[in-house]
This record gives sequence, structure tokens and C-alpha cells, in this order.
Amino acid sequence: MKQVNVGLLGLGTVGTGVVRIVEGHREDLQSQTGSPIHISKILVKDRAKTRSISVDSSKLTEDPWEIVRDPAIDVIVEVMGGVGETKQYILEALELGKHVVTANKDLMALHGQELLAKAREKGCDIYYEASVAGGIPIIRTLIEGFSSDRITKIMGIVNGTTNYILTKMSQEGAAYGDVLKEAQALGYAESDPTSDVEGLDAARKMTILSTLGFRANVALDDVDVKGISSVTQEDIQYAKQLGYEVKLLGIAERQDEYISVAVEPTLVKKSHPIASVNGVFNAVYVYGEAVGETMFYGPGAGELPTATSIVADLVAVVKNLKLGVNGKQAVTSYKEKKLKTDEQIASKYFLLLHVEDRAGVLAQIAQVFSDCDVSIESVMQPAPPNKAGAELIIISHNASKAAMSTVLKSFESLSAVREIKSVYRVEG
Ligand SMILES: NC(=O)C1=CN([C@@H]2O[C@H](COP(=O)(O)OP(=O)(O)OC[C@H]3O[C@@H](n4cnc5c(N)ncnc54)[C@H](OP(=O)(O)O)[C@@H]3O)[C@@H](O)[C@H]2O)C=CC1
Ligand SMILES: N[C@@H](CC=O)C(=O)O
Ligand code: NA
Repeated sequence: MKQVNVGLLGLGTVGTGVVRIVEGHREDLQSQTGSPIHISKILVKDRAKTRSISVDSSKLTEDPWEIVRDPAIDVIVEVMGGVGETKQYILEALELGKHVVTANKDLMALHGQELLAKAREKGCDIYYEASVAGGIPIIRTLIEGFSSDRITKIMGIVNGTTNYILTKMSQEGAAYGDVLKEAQALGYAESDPTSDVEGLDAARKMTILSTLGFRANVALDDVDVKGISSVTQEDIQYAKQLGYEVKLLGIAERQDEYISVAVEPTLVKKSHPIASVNGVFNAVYVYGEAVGETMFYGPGAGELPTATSIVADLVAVVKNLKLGVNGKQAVTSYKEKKLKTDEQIASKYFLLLHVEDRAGVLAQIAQVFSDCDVSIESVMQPAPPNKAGAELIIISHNASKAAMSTVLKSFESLSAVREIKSVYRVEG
């Protein structure tokens, strides 16, 4: 079979990894497909920039259309990021009959259905394994491995940057800002790391996973998002004393036809396998009615792990070319989603309160829980009270999100509670 020509949009962290793997594994890749893979052109913003790999400078261009409209290019690998213009390049490439491999979760979470429909119309492939949990083949697993099952829960650490930050804060007592800089230097963070730390990157990934896992038209706006910027060293240390780790979790649940999707810092019991997923590693826990519990683990970001998924997608495109079945792989029908109400979403909660230190305070707080029909699992006063008052940690039994927000609202008008310092969902 003839050589397959690839146009690479982007030569940053991931693009560099793609070049390394395509070159370094050349023979092995060809032995799987029968066709040599050749990167013929590469889009960059700045051709004069010093690169960590040597590439033939005649391949570099700053003009995306020179690649997208090149009739000799069979596949576009998009690793430049962005949504607006990038979407136009991909649509045009599909229009011209080119196959697409992308790592872009922003684009797939917002416009995935439109791009997949265009790909089907044009008989083209669009693969996006690298967009969620960089080096873990989780998208293939949901589409193919679980096609026989009914998934009711997907719970994951799907952002490497924030897991790296929380791990260093927990294990080394490191300061949030310093570790974020390290994660950026290691190539884990997005170009604007706000989307990592404020949970948006994880929300985009959970949109993709829950769409595939629940086979429903989940949208980014359906995800309730909270990031890690307000997680304190005090929260992490108290959680550890109680046998928990703080993790930024994406949690998608389905009960009957109703679903909920959230991203939030969560206390995970140390005995749960997700609690020991550290550093840039990601893990996705999937519960299926027939299979039961499964968990998929691996590096979630970084040059070579992410490029592994990109090149595996490229191999899939080339195999499809050989079989003449491009554009036929995508799931075609999604159910209309029904979102759970706050009364239907339930979990245990951790509350850290700053309270007055006087007789009767605990009784007043317990009364609020009782009035809201929320049962308490444990109460702890972690440090001795002082003139400024006392700290109180309460862990509830399972309570609805609606009931817990009524508890918190009642505390606002209770003078004995001086401050609601932290509230976290508890899992495991
Ligand atoms: N980093 C990671 O671990 C992971 C990243 N991803 C996703 O992969 C994509 C790429 O990420 P990453 O490699 O980290 O990003 P980088 O910022 O490291 O690289 C982006 C590349 O695209 C080029 N580029 C960006 N915008 C333009 C433009 N307008 N015109 C021409 N060239 C442009 C840049 O050119 P130049 O080099 O000249 O600046 C650079 O080579 C993103 O969608 C990201 O979300 C997904 C999983 C993991
Ligand atoms: N910024 C992302 C990169 C991979 O998707 C992360 O930290 O997980
Ligand atoms: Na993946």
C-alpha cells in the first residue's frame, strides 16, 4: 500500500512526541499496516523557534491552509489546540476527504457531534483518544470494550496538572503556586492553566466520557464544575488525618434514565484505588451493571504518553484505509439526556467549620442537620479550642445535594458558626 502522508498541526509538547514516535517506531508501525507513515508538513506559529528535535525546516509552515488544502495529505493530526480557527481547519480537512486525529478536548467537548457528523457524511475518520487521559486508551474502551454493558458510573482523575499539584501538596507540603509552575515546565498544563486548576479541562473530558459511556447527548454546560484553587493545605492535612486524600474527581452517574456529571475536589477514602493515583497519573473507574467495577490507569499528560494515543489513532486510520472502512466507526445515535435534580444527587459530605467555643454549640449544629434530615456519620474537633473559637469537622452520611445546601444556608444565619471553611463531597 502507498505511503500515508500526514499533515501535523502543531509541534509543541504533543506534536514533538508524535514526530519522535513516528520516526522512532517506523518499522514497527509499518509492519502493522503495510504502509509507511510520512509526516510531510508541520504547522507552527514561529518557524524560527528553537526546537527540542531536529526537523527538516522545509516541512515547517506558518500557514495552516497550506497543509489543510494540500491534496497530497491524507491525514491531519491536530495538536495545536484552540477552538475557533482550529474547528475551521478540521471542517475544511474533512470536507476535502482527509481523516483527522486530534488531542483537542476543548473542541471535541464543544463541537464533537458536529465534527463526527461531518466525518460520517464525508466517509472520513475522526479519532480523539488523546483528548481524554493522555496515555490511557479509555475512549476505545468505552466505545468498544463496554458496548455490551450498561454503565452507571464513571469516576476519574482526568487532569494530570491538578493531580500533580494535589499530590505534591499532600506528600511534600508544597505550595500550590510553586507546583503549578513545575507542572507547566513539564508540559502538562494547558497554554492557559486556568482551565486545569479551575476544573474546566476535566469538565471537557467528563463531557466526552459521559457522552460515550451513557450514549447520551451530554453537553459541557451540563457539568457542574469546581476547581482546586480554593483547596488549602489545612483541608489536605485534616483529610489525611481522617484517612482520605483530596483529589479533583470527575463523577458521572446514571440512575435509570437520569444522569449527573460533576467535577470537584473530593475526599477519597485511602482504601479506594483512586486515592493512590499520584502525580501526573490519571485513572478512570468505570462501573457497569454486568461487569461490575473496573479501573484504567496511566499517564494523563506529557509528550510521549499523549503521542502514543495519537499515533495509535493514526494506525487505526491507516488500517481502515487498507480495509476501505473509513468513516464507519463512530457511534451514531445518542439518547436525549435527562439531568438529575439536586434532590436526586447524593453523596457523603465533609464540612470544616469555625465555630464559637461555648456550651450548646454542638447541639445547635446537630439540630440543623436533624431539621434538614441529614444524618451525621462522625464529628471531630481537630485542634484544641482557643480564644478565637474552635474548629469542627463533620462527615455526613449520604445526603442529597439539595439537603446539604439547606444545611449550609442555615449555618449562615446561625451565630455559633463563624465560618464555613470548606465543604467537600466524600467518595469511597
Ligand atoms: N500537553 C499535554 O500533555 C496534552 C495536551 N493535549 C492537547 O494537545 C494539544 C496540544 O497541546 P501541547 O502540545 O501541550 O501544546 P503546545 O502549546 O506545547 O503546542 C502547540 C503547538 O501548536 C502551534 N500553534 C499553536 N497555535 C498556532 C497557530 N494559531 N498557528 C500556528 N501554529 C500554532 C505552536 O507553534 P510554536 O511551536 O511555533 O509556538 C506549537 O507548536 C492541545 O489541544 C492540548 O489540550 C492533550 C493531552 C495531553
Ligand atoms: N492539561 C492537561 C493535559 C492533558 O489533557 C492535563 O493536565 O491533564
Ligand atoms: Na486516552
